[in-house]
Amino acid sequence: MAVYTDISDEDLARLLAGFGLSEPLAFKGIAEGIQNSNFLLETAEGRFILTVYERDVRAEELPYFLGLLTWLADQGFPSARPVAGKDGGYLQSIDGKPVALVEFLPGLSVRRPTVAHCREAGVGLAWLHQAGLGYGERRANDLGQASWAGLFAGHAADAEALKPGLAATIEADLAHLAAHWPGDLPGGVIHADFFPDNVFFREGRFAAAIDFYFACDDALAYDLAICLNAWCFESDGSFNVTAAAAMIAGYESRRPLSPAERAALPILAHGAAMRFFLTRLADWGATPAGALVRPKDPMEYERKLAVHRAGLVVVA
Ligand SMILES: Nc1ncnc2c1ncn2[C@@H]1O[C@H](COP(=O)(O)OP(=O)(O)O)[C@@H](O)[C@H]1O
Ligand SMILES: N[C@@H](CCOP(=O)(O)O)C(=O)O
Repeated sequence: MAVYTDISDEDLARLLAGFGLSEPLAFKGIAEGIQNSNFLLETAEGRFILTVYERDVRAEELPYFLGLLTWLADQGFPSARPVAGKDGGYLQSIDGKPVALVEFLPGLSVRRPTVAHCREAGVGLAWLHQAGLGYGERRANDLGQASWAGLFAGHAADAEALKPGLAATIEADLAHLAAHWPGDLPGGVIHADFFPDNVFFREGRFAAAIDFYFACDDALAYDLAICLNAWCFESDGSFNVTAAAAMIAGYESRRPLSPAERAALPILAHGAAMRFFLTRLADWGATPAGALVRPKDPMEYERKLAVHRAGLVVVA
């Protein structure tokens, strides 16, 4: 569950006044998510998601994310438009933590994506990449390839604890990725966490994307590679080539890949698996037993890394 902050009636009234909204008709915590506290709010003006930023999101970066959500909504992309407060800004605060309000988006995420969902997710991702063109703000990818060796440095022992010998395997992966990482692919705003839990569907069609708090500038094809890992592996650990082909076809229905982007997908997907393995490994070691939120399993991504090492991710 992800409700770390209690909001009293008085605090809620103060926040809503700051956002220029009338009294709450409904207000309840949302159990999903791991990073921030999210609440569903209904007032006479409509339905909203109220987010209290708890961790991992740096307050000075919030204007980038909220500006991006506004920009994307202005381009017609289905992301949640932030509500401006009476002071013209997007942020209020509670207990010293920043608070934002965004529009509620209808739709449902899927736990077990089908090939058809993969195609639709590809369509949505390419739409996002096109809509992001022209956004004036920049944010470097602080979890990009250049950061991985440093990220791993403090966690070699955690890797060994998961599986003896794993630290050396990861070191070899890191060297391979550094030697082969493509440096000159078309770039732009990427979502960087376009996982099934962050994508909504309605009647089987892509409907919206949420959770833009890893968004940054990087190679657009790297974002697609993140999705190939997140959407196209089966629960038995095998890579579903049909789902991947559908995802790429959906993507290309809006934004064709260049030959260089297509050729780079296997190494980009290997790197994308490394990125999520590393952050999961760091969280795994840092989460005390019995914590409110269960950390995500790094071994799921080690199994994906193994598939990439063996060269089994083929994209025709
Ligand atoms: N704009 C939105 N419209 C509808 N539901 C939302 C919206 N934003 C978040 N949610 C709901 O809140 C949950 C957690 O949001 P998310 O941004 O993924 O949190 P976290 O960053 O903590 O992982 C989502 O799974 C979804 O159910
Ligand atoms: N998608 C990441 C974790 C980030 O979680 P989210 O709830 O903020 O989407 C992973 O799977 O490691």
